[in-house]
Amino acid sequence: MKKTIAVLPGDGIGPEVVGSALRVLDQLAEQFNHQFDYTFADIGGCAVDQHENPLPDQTLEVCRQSDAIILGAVGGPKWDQLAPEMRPEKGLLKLRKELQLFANLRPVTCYESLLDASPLKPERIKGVDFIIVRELTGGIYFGEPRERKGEGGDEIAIDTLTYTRYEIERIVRKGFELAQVRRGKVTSVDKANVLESSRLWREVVEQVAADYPDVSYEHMLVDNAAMQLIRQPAYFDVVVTENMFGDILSDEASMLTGSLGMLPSASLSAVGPSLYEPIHGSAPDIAGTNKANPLATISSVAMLLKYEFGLEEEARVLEEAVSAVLESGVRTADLAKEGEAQASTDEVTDEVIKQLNHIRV
Ligand SMILES: NC(=O)c1ccc[n+]([C@@H]2O[C@H](COP(=O)([O-])OP(=O)(O)OC[C@H]3O[C@@H](n4cnc5c(N)ncnc54)[C@H](O)[C@@H]3O)[C@@H](O)[C@H]2O)c1
Ligand SMILES: CC(C)[C@H](C(=O)O)[C@@H](O)C(=O)O
Ligand SMILES: [Mg+2]
Repeated sequence: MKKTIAVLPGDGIGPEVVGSALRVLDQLAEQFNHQFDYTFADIGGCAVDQHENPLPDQTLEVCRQSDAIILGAVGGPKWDQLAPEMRPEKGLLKLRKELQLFANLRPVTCYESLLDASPLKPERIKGVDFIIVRELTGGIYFGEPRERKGEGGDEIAIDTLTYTRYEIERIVRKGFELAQVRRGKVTSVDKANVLESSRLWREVVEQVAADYPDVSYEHMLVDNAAMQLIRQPAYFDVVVTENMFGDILSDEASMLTGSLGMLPSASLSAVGPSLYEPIHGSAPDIAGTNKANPLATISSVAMLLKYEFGLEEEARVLEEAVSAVLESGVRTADLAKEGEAQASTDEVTDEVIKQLNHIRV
């Protein structure tokens, strides 16, 4: 198979973890006789530095012309004081909107070998396997008006949370479709006791659910959901929710697996190529130290192979290799137990490649 991939490493640890993911992808391409051609492009802070624009037109064009997109992370203290339009994060949000990446899938898988890495008791996280389906192009991230006005004690800052029926319906359908091929249970998370947008969300869930009689569903308020994710995480199958709730709950859920550095994601487009990225950020505190956990990005590549290119076997082999590395005890600092050896980003990547080689034999 011959495919083109837009590669947007971004800032901080972004280039480190994307570098790892590409080394792994190259190995897979060689083993399975595929050709993946990469085109690199700038986004985020590095794009501000190079082009005075967090999402240059040429980056958008490269993405549109590619079969899939891999992204690292954007942002960092260097750019935190810039005007809102120039912030690195604005580049990512604009990319999501422009490419209509409306469905962000964030699977939460707890590896047996990492039961001791989570701050939760092993018996609580055993068997945890759910997916957060996060709406990614609407809600308070994009609503208008968004402004600051007035002065002194009267100064006011406004953000707006809007959702159309259409936006809700397409993400909720995605959740029900996924539940059909999983364990058949949807938990829709909202704040319908307070927010008008959540009351519309509930109405749409009720309507959509009627089309999926084989799927059971429930509504859960977001504050309760935040608690239940810790109390009984194995209870969940598909969690479907709006943009900001999904952002917050997925960082929380990552700790069930042991580290934020473990969670991959796929941002599926309504119209063109989809984007694959870890859920974590640019981790300025460890950037440039070869300490970042590359597994979230490597697992995002597995999602790319499966969802974008239909390469189920390759994705399975890669997932197996990741699992084997964790079983072998090679872990970056975020997962290592106290007093245990800490592997570098490069060493973990080498190990994944070694495991892939084993699987070939
Ligand atoms: N998708 C994205 O590009 C994205 C996502 C989240 C945050 N950000 C941006 O990243 C910057 C830093 O934000 P933050 O510190 O709140 O969140 P972060 O996710 O970058 O880091 C939070 C903590 O987790 C650790 N961490 C994150 N990824 C790791 C990995 N792969 N391996 C080991 N440890 C890891 C970091 O070292 C840090 O201690 C901000 O500018 C923020 O806007 C970008
Ligand atoms: C960087 C930021 C805009 C982004 C978000 O809030 O969506 C990040 O936290 C994420 O989870 O991808
Ligand atoms: Mg986030």
